[in-house]
Amino acid sequence: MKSTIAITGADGQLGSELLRQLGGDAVALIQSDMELTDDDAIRRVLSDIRADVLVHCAAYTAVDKAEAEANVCFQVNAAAVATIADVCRQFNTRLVQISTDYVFDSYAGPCVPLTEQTPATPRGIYAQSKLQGEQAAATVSSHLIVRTCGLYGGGPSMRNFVETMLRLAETKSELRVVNDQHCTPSYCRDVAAAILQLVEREATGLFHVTNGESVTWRELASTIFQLTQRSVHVEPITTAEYGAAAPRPAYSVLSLDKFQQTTGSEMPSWRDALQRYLQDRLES
Ligand SMILES: NC(=O)C1=CN([C@@H]2O[C@H](COP(=O)(O)OP(=O)(O)OC[C@H]3O[C@@H](n4cnc5c(N)ncnc54)[C@H](OP(=O)(O)O)[C@@H]3O)[C@@H](O)[C@H]2O)C=CC1
Ligand SMILES: Cc1cn([C@H]2C[C@H](O)[C@@H](COP(=O)(O)OP(=O)(O)O[C@H]3O[C@@H](C)C(=O)[C@@H](O)[C@H]3O)O2)c(=O)[nH]c1=O
Repeated sequence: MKSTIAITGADGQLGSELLRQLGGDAVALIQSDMELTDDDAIRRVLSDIRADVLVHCAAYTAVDKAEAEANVCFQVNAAAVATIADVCRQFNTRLVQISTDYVFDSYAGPCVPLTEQTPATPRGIYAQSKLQGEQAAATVSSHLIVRTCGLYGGGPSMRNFVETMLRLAETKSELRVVNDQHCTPSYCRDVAAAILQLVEREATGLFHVTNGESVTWRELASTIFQLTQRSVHVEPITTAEYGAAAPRPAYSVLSLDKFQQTTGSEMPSWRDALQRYLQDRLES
């Protein structure tokens, strides 16, 4: 019998890309179908579907706003996952929980890619809520938790760093971008394909999945403008100078060793992914 895959956040960046790759062959859930602050709705909707696999992409993702909206952020990213996990245990549903590099928000060790064994050290509200979400998901015996980073290029969403840079470049010839945060922003197309590979292999546990290598946001911005032949000066600044409401990790580069050993696949580098995305968006 064919298995049923359900996807929450199906109109978000990652959810819509997963749906696209599954060829529409999944149950798509959006906020109006299942509001994550409504426990009864979660239980009702998931009990009706009784999916074999639930890929939980929906989340409160406004990192700065979360500092002023801690209650709703914890409700959506942590409490709702506990309810979802409860239903998954009841119906034997495999839970795929999507998480973030921001769980390493105050990591102070050597700058070598962080493995699934590196202790999580969340600082901001979003980061803390996502770690609690991981812990809730891990109560399902057949759970898969995938931490990723800096997503762009899924569905029609313009809410990501790459699109923000391209939008700002329409009106500004100089931008100030932080140069002291090292991570690996990732193309939804590659991350979604990697998640589906893990699901197909029935992998369980915690996995890091991003594009390869690492970059600072300032280097990423400069590369976007170089590849799209825009002449924008990108001034390197510090995180303190930028002064965002939420803290951000100085180093959250994720090790891909476990993913590679499990699947035998190598993730494309961030530069290769960015080049493909910029080409794909021209053609779409
Ligand atoms: N974006 C990124 O850079 C990264 C994201 N992640 C994680 O990956 C996952 C997917 O992220 P991404 O696709 O970028 O997220 P998006 O912000 O693109 O989409 C979030 C989705 O969650 C839904 N949602 C938000 N609040 C609620 C709610 N109260 N009830 C029901 N649905 C809700 C949104 O619905 P609506 O459209 O109606 O608001 C939307 O469909 C998340 O778990 C995120 O934490 C991890 C690392 C990086
Ligand atoms: C727009 C802009 C941002 N920045 C900085 C702010 C921040 O430190 C960094 C990235 O900015 P963003 O706000 O786009 O990124 P942010 O929302 O923090 O992105 C994150 O989303 C969540 C959901 C995740 O889980 C993470 O993996 C992650 O990458 O760039 C500048 O320095 N200059 C600018 O003009």
